[in-house]
Amino acid sequence: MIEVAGLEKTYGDFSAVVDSTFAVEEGEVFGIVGPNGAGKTTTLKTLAGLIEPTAGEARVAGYDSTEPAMRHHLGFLPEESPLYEEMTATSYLRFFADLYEVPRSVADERIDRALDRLDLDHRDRRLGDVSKGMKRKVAIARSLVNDPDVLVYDEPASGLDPVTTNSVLEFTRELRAAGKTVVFSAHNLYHVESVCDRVVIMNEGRIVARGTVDEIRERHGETTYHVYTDVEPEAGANEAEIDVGDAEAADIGTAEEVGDRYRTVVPSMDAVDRVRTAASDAGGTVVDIRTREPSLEDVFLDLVGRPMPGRRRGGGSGPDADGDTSEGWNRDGDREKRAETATSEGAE
Ligand SMILES: Nc1ncnc2c1ncn2[C@@H]1O[C@H](COP(=O)(O)OP(=O)(O)OP(=O)(O)O)[C@@H](O)[C@H]1O
Repeated sequence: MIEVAGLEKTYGDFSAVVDSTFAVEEGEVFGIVGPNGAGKTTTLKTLAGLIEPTAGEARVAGYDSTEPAMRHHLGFLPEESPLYEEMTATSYLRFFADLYEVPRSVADERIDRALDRLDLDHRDRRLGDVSKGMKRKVAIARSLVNDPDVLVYDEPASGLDPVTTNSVLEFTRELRAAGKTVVFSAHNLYHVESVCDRVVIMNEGRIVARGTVDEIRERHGETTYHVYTDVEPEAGANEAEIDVGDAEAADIGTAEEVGDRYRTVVPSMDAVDRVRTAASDAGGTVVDIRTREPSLEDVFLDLVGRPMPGRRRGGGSGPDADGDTSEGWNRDGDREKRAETATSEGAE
């Protein structure tokens, strides 16, 4: 349904999107994630025909994204969606339906269905007086007035309260169930994990990971083992057993005091055995081992922490115009705490 091949977008000597290639199947929810300035909006606007690529192409529903006919198959929700404040939700949506030449009876039924499903109250209140969540819902309903096959949503749940966010995410799932193809960008990885069939992670204009969330975690993430001991593992004894050329061994690091226990984080079961030996040498024992699977956020933070070469034309890799860092990521809470919650525990 969507094919993007070798897509490039440059502004002067700055590359906003670099050699991007991906495809989205019909009926799929596809997520584009990445830190601020990664190139998500540029990619989505290109799909929506609002930006012309510098090189490469984007095809949507069989059309080149620059062909006007493509727009009949696409509903676009921009990151910011100012509405006509003097209009009501109903009159505003009718106005857009008229632009798409949707017959009034069809339009009214479609608008009612979308607004019902989105739980939109105050349909006859002027849009200038409704809440941000309601405005976003009206903008989502607007993307559907022409009954498009493809929906391109830029941060659909940005700035919404949890209830409204859930309702928007649930609505996205329903669009998929109705056979629509949805591409959306998001800063919140939990939204992405909960809705998307497949994901690309972008950083500095490039796709740096792709696949299902599980595939990305397997390919790019690393399982770690949190080994709890009742004494501090004896560093000297531990090191004595380690071949210094062994990268895994070098990763053992030092134990951290956690309450009345010590936690050593290691990357393999071999390393767990080394900690066990070191604890035993110190007169203690291993009391708990927890396996921690990498979250999408872990992978994301690893990947976007790396500088990407050649974003600027001419080969330089200077800082992004926005000063991109992973700080743009909405971490949405305490990472370690969540990781512990997600942990599968294995007793000794
Ligand atoms: N018209 C433009 N002229 C110059 N640079 C631009 C233009 N539009 C976007 N950029 C730059 O291209 C880069 C990618 O921008 P884009 O909006 O696609 O990022 P994004 O991933 O959507 O970021 P955010 O999460 O902050 O919305 C940014 O560094 C941005 O400053």
